[in-house]
Amino acid sequence: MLEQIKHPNDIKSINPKDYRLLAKEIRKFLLLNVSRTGGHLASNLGAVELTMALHLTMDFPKDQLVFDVGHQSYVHKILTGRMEGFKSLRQYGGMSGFPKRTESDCDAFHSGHSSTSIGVALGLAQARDLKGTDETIVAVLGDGALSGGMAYEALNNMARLREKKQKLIVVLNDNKMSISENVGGMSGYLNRVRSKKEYVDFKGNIEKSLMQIPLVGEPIAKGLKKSKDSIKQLFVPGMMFEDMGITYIGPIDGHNVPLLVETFERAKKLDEPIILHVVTKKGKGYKFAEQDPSRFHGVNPFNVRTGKALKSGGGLSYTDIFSETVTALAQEDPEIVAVTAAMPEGTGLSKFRERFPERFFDVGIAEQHAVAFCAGMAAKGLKPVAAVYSTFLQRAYDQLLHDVGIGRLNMLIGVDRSGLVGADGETHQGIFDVTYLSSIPNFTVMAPINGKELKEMVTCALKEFDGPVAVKYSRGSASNLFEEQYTPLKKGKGCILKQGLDIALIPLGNMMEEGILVYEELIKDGYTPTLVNPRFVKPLDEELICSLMDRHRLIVTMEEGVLNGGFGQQVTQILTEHDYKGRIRNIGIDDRFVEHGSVGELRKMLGLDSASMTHKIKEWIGDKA
Ligand SMILES: Cc1ncc(C[n+]2csc(CCOP(=O)(O)OP(=O)(O)O)c2C)c(N)n1
Ligand SMILES: CC(=O)[C@@H](O)[C@H](O)COP(=O)(O)O
Ligand SMILES: [Mg+2]
Repeated sequence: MLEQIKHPNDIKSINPKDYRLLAKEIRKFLLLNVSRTGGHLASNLGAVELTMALHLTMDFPKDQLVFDVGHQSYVHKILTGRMEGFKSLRQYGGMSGFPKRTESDCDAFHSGHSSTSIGVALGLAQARDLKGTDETIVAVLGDGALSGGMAYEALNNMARLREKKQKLIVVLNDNKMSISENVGGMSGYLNRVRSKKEYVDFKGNIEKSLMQIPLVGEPIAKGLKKSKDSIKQLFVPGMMFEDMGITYIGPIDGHNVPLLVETFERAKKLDEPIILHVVTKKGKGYKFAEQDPSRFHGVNPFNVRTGKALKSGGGLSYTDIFSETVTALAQEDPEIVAVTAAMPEGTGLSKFRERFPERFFDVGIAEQHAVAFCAGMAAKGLKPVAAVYSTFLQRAYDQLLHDVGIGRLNMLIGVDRSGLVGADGETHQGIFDVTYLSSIPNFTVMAPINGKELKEMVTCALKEFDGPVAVKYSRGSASNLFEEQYTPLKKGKGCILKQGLDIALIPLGNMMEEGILVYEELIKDGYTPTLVNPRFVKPLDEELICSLMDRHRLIVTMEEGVLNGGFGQQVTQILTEHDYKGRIRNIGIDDRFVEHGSVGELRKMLGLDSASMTHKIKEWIGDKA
């Protein structure tokens, strides 16, 4: 069956009686491939029939399908002729794990960050209507993505389409899960809609009546609009959307292809904004994923038969150290509270939740709110700790500045996944955080080179708060480099790890892993470089930086972040202002986004690996040692 699908729209040649078989084959394909390469599994297993039905009722590439986050777009990729790409899924030079316009004309928009799909789809629809074309535009967002503020901004704006009879379909794929259990009032509302006994009976009728009315729900929708009485409010779901001016249809079974097709076909005929609520099971069709959809949300290569990862994780990760340190400190300090934006497992704060559930808050996929929420708690004397991935913290730049920075409020931000994350690609690399954090007055920004330093930085922040603190740390195992020669932390002070001459190397944070290799290479070649651990991005250790000027002809900074507004440029500014006569070179990421691949491959591609940096440094220093 699946072998018949080589091009977009080929699914339309499949006999409807074979849809179940096709769904089964797609699940088998997903398991076979994602168990080999790693990637996002549970969400894709849950979206098989939904995506099939969308493909049976849309015409690619003319019609446009916008995925929210996009981690659940694998089935769309399979049905648009990209099966081959799964051999290199998320690998350097291979297929992305997210939709990308540059990868296929069937990918209407790129994505990776949550809650953007309705806004983008609304833009596409508006452009369509201004240009006078007639393609169908559909956004698919999960119930988790519906906890993100951008979704409401877009829904609020989408409501105006009705007056001009403009079409837009939003499919709400409700599987009760974000990465973890979904949270918040909207999630509770959807649960009530799905499970209300009276409604469940009523639902049967409403689906039957929907099937009989020539145009889906139109008379019902019109009828419902007029009647706002409480009984309708009680029984008919989606009144929240209806009251906003958006026609709500559902909830319907998201695994019933014929019903989905029937509903999509009818929804396409409505000249108005529609939200179609489908109910699916995350991980459907693979028992380990059905039992633990959170663990199978994002997976490393695993054994399909046992569900076990092929490789056990390395030692303690920076994430582990951060969350364990915060949790231990919270034992002694009742003012410490922890906040996550729908990433309790990814940030490790699930450990804090187990110990202090009353001081733990998962606010949903709502980073802006997470920071403002922390600001409020800090203003009342609590010590909020928010752990947010670097890339997702970009969402909360103004809250960091406006709500936290101006008030110089005491909060600690664990900037997790700082630097290159690798396989998730452009939308997830944490390479902008030095730039955006350094620009905010009153902030202290630190970058540990090893697990012990991270622990000390977190402890200092929480014990000696003097305004907001951000500590950035990378994805994966914590380094133990130079832990044996740890010197106590002093605010704004870096330290010299190896005293030398001529060449000063200043690797920031996790770049010490490469920096030490460069140091060793240069020693082998007869140089005696100095190796500096800056520890602080803000405030920079101006005294230490200036102390390098006399005995070093070349000063090289290294950072796994963009150069624009980065660490290197800030060091350069200090040296320039003090009339340093030697050469300054900043190694980092030029003005670009970084695609998917392993961190090692990406560092090589970017010239951040030790061999490339050593080669450059030898050129820059010119003559032999
Ligand atoms: C702004 C932002 N914050 C956090 C994430 C991490 N993230 C990826 S998928 C996901 C859960 C999405 O849940 P849902 O939309 O319900 O999709 P499902 O996986 O259930 O299909 C989260 C929190 C993200 N991609 N973007
Ligand atoms: C799709 C998404 O945004 C998350 O699933 C992200 O991929 C998690 O990243 P980690 O694997 O680093 O936790
Ligand atoms: Mg979900």
